[in-house]
Amino acid sequence: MATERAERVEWTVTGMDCGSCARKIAAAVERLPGVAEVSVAPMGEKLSLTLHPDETGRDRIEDTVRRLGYGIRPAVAPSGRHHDHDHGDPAAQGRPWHRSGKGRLVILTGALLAAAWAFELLAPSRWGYLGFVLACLIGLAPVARRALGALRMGQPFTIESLMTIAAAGALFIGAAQEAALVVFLFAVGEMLESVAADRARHGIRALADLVPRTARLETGDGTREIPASELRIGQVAVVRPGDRIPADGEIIEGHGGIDDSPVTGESLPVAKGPGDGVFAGSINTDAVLRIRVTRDPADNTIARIIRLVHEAEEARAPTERFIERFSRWYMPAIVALSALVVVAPPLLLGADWGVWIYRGLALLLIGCPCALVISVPASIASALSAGARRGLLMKGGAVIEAAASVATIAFDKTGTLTMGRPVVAALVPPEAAAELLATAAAVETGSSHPLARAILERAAADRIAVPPATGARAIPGRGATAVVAGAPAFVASPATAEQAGVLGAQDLARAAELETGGSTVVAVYRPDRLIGLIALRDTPRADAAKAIGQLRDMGVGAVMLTGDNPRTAATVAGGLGMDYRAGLMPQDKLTAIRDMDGAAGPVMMVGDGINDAPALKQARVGVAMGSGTDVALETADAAILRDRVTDVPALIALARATMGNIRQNVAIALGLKAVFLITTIAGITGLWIAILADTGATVLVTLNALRLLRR
Ligand SMILES: Nc1ncnc2c1ncn2[C@@H]1O[C@H](COP(=O)(O)OP(=O)(O)OP(=O)(O)O)[C@@H](O)[C@H]1O
Ligand SMILES: [Zn+2]
Repeated sequence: MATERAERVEWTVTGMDCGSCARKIAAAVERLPGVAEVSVAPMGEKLSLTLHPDETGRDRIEDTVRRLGYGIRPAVAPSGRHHDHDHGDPAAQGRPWHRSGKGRLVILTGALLAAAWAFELLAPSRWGYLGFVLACLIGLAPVARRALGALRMGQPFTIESLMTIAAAGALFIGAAQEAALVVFLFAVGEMLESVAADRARHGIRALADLVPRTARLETGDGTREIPASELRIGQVAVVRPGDRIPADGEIIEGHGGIDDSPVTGESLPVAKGPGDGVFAGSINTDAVLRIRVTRDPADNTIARIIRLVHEAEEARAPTERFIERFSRWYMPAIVALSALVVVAPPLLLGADWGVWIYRGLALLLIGCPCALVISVPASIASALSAGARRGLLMKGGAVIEAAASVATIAFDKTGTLTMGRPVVAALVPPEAAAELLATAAAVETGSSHPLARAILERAAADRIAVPPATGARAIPGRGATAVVAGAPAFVASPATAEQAGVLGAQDLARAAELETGGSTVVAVYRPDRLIGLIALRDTPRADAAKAIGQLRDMGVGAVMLTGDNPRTAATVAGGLGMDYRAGLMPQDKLTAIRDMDGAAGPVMMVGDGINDAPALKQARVGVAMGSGTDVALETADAAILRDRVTDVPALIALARATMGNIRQNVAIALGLKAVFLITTIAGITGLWIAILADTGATVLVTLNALRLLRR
């Protein structure tokens, strides 16, 4: 009977190198009563789970993880604030390999092995033999302990158990020299694996280190230096030229170039002034700024990015799940095959027992699936880090896998392909300009639609007195309406005005002409008469045409989805060299995405994430781009943090490179296993080659994955 409420608990777990470590831990704690929703992030060094405190205590969880051979301590605050995995274990960070536990084991077993060999060569005696036995036992002890821990938790088939049986068996049949070599090579492999895991981890940690440790807080009488983590919303910090900004905030005084590259990947400084938002970690290049803190330090953009990358790691890719299932039967199968190899030839053919026991043991080592198990997560962790450093965020392997295979990319028009800052280009007829702007601005007051903003800006610039409006509301996909000066007034698309019966043939022709020129036209009218037309123009993003060209070269189709009319859409899309679907109501966009998915294959939708959240959801991969990503970071599948359309092909290229990398890794892992499976049974290669193949494959796979970081 669970009386107490279940709670979410988080720990920092050290010593995990790969997905197989993570899985071992997850499987062990999942078996405990009252434990649910376990997730383990090997790169984030995090274990989190939901716990019924009256069924299993926290210490029991910690005990279980320690028995498997990993370090564990509670994450500082389980509420999600001040995640200390963002910084990791300060003692472990930057520690050279030879001072880590795994490094020391390598040195110790290596030294014993070398000494034993020296004895063997100089004065063959019992002492050399004992040296090999000693090296083997010392190197094997921690492995055997972990194997036992896992066995007690119901996991007989682990890398450690195969290793322990093989090495102990080799000692038993008198092959001490080889047993010691096997143990030594295994230790080397483990150490290299952990070095590589640290490297991948470092990619993300480096981001956290970009936020300065201290901030200059403005007080009544000057400034005081305080830890940046103690800044609170509403406080004002002073940032000197050349310093990094200590918190997400808003400039209240000062103008200067801000280098946002740590957060968005945009390397050109952006000119910002009072009212503009800034990110923690960005560099203030040339002026003194006063900044009001708008977000808690634990919750700033860079912290959210880091958290997102760590969570992304926990989301499994389909390929990874396949490999997992595969290795679940692979290990038992190899054990069964080894047993067969040991007993069948001697019993059936009267072959020599010693020879076949030896071959069976070597085969056990072929059963270590280490390289295979890490082949996918290693690539994905590298890709997530590499992307995050350039402002390309993807929520996990499944997203990467889907992004690599998209056939079509649907783009939202305003704010994605264009700057999203339309301006009024023409008022028709010109003599009605004042009434047009006054009525339209009255209707649009309070609206945040880009067209509304443009109309309001123009009205303000022309010093138009805007009459009050009541009952203002949007007509989605069509326009807006309100009661102005006692009667209803409308600002809507020409098609809507035509349906209302206020648009004559001549006005319609004029609207069409403006639209063909690339403007968006809205009609301003009363229920009984047209006041006039407003033409608005938005500029395509400078790199949009280049991005569409790159996508074409990659064999990916690009389609603009817009609520705008077909003529404007044709002109804008034609200029960018892409297809379009126009006149779409918000729900039509969902249907369009479904259609394209059915016809050509998976669709990726790119939008600002604010107005098009349902479309982002509908697409196989929803990507939020640009300034709107602040909201969309949590809802979309991926985010592009800077306003660059070319980051869309860059994202696809990264996803494809990652899948290629994964395929190479699986081929390396499986290929080497297949080759040595045969040579082992044939007796061409023995114990130490078998383990060298495993260690070598693991190292190759990890190094190959790290190549993604250098992209
Ligand atoms: N607030 C508004 N003021 C004026 N016209 C509007 C307004 N809202 C919608 N419209 C009209 O409806 C059309 C479609 O608008 P909607 O906002 O649905 O387009 P969208 O698909 O979001 O835009 P885009 O494809 O350009 O990103 C606009 O082109 C415009 O004619
Ligand atoms: Zn591992």
